[in-house]
Amino acid sequence: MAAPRASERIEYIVEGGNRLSGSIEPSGNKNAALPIIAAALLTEHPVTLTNVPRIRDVEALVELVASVGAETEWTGPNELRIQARNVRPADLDPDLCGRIRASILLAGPMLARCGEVTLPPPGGDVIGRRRLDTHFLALQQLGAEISLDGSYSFRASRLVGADVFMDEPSVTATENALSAAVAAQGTTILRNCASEPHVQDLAHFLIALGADIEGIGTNCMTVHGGRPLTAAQHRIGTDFIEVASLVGLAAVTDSELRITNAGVEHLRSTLMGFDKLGVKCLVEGDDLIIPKGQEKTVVPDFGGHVPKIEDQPWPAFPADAMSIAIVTATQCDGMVLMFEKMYESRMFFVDKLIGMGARIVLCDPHRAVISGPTKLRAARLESPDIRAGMAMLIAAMGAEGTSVINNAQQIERGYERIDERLNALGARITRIPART
Ligand SMILES: CC(=O)N[C@H]1[C@@H](OP(=O)(O)OP(=O)(O)OC[C@H]2O[C@@H](n3ccc(=O)[nH]c3=O)[C@H](O)[C@@H]2O)O[C@H](CO)[C@@H](O)[C@@H]1O
Ligand SMILES: C=C(OP(=O)(O)O)C(=O)O
Repeated sequence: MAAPRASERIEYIVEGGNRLSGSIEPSGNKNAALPIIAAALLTEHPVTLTNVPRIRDVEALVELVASVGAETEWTGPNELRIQARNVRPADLDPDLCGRIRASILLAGPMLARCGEVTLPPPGGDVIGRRRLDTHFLALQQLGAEISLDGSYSFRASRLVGADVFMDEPSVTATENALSAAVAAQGTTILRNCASEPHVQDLAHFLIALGADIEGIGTNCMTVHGGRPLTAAQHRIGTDFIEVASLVGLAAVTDSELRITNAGVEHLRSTLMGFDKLGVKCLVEGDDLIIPKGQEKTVVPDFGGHVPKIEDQPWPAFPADAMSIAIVTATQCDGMVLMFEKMYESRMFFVDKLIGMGARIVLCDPHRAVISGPTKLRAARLESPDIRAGMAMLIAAMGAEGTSVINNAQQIERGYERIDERLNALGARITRIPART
């Protein structure tokens, strides 16, 4: 099975108003697969990764690790083998690096293996300024010299352990620092670090390679670096943002869905957010069931005050689930404030939902008040980023009539074969090459 080509432009035609039903298994977590593929460069031994999502971002990163000398092979639909016998600090394709945020994740592993790397600026979702300062500050403390000249050049004759206080709990900066610390001589303490399930997943992969890491899942990790690294097999964890997207989809289309192997241990804060919207899920083993026919009444704060859903670093409500919560709230009875604290531009897509009939007041770039429920009308939409695109797809499936979503390749950066998988549940999505 081939994943979509990164440059292909795609359009979805969505016939809305259909109730879905059945079971669906979420894919592996994009944001875990990416740092783990980059970290496979740390060892010269073979690494086998299973449950790897076949999405555009993964394809782009696999091309990048191959371009620095790693052998890569898809040995199954979602199984990837990487062996980085020899790694060279080759020139990296600026176009590929510019397509994904995760190209910056090559910094730590490449410094460890080659002592140098020059990275063209990373891309990723355009959802506000995406600073890299935390990466630079952490890697500098581990011994790297960094110069900026259009690209970012990292050099280190030797990586040495240090007591690092991250200037914010940045996810990818924590991942870069963790990979570098595993190769550094001596002990590194990463304080104020991120602890998202994907950061934990990377740490478990590094342990499978032979690393010694304490404090996984907390905001302070200790790494005893410089241990020999071997071969490893690792299964990528469940994509909890895809699970959140499916919960939102079931709520908006009033469908009963069973999400199998949902990774419920990581869903607590996400489900608390949906609970505030009156969307209840049942847990059965590791499956999550979203029943149909729910009242979906927003739960006010004590005293009848307008409740708030806000994102924060893990373990709080995840930033990448915010757009999904917003579209869900348009179908819930009551008023809720959505507070997106991290990104300056992620909320601008709500004008598309307003155009479809939703009652939303965008107070400023970070806060939107939603009053529901409102009937959504079909529309011509354009996906600005992965999650807004998914939110639009959900809105289109809940609306009467036929919607068109342009720029749907953005959605495919993060969701594997989403048209096929949702059509199997009763959705009507036609995927075609972009016509304009
Ligand atoms: C490839 C990958 O893994 N991408 C994820 C990663 O991006 P990435 O690692 O780029 O995101 P960061 O964690 O660095 O930060 C995201 C944004 O939040 C801001 N910030 C961060 C921490 C904080 O306490 N306060 C604060 O305001 C940062 O300044 C930045 O603007 O984590 C983000 C936050 O979960 C997710 O949206 C991205 O999907
Ligand atoms: C913001 C996201 O991804 P990236 O950091 O790769 O742009 C996302 O997954 O929602």
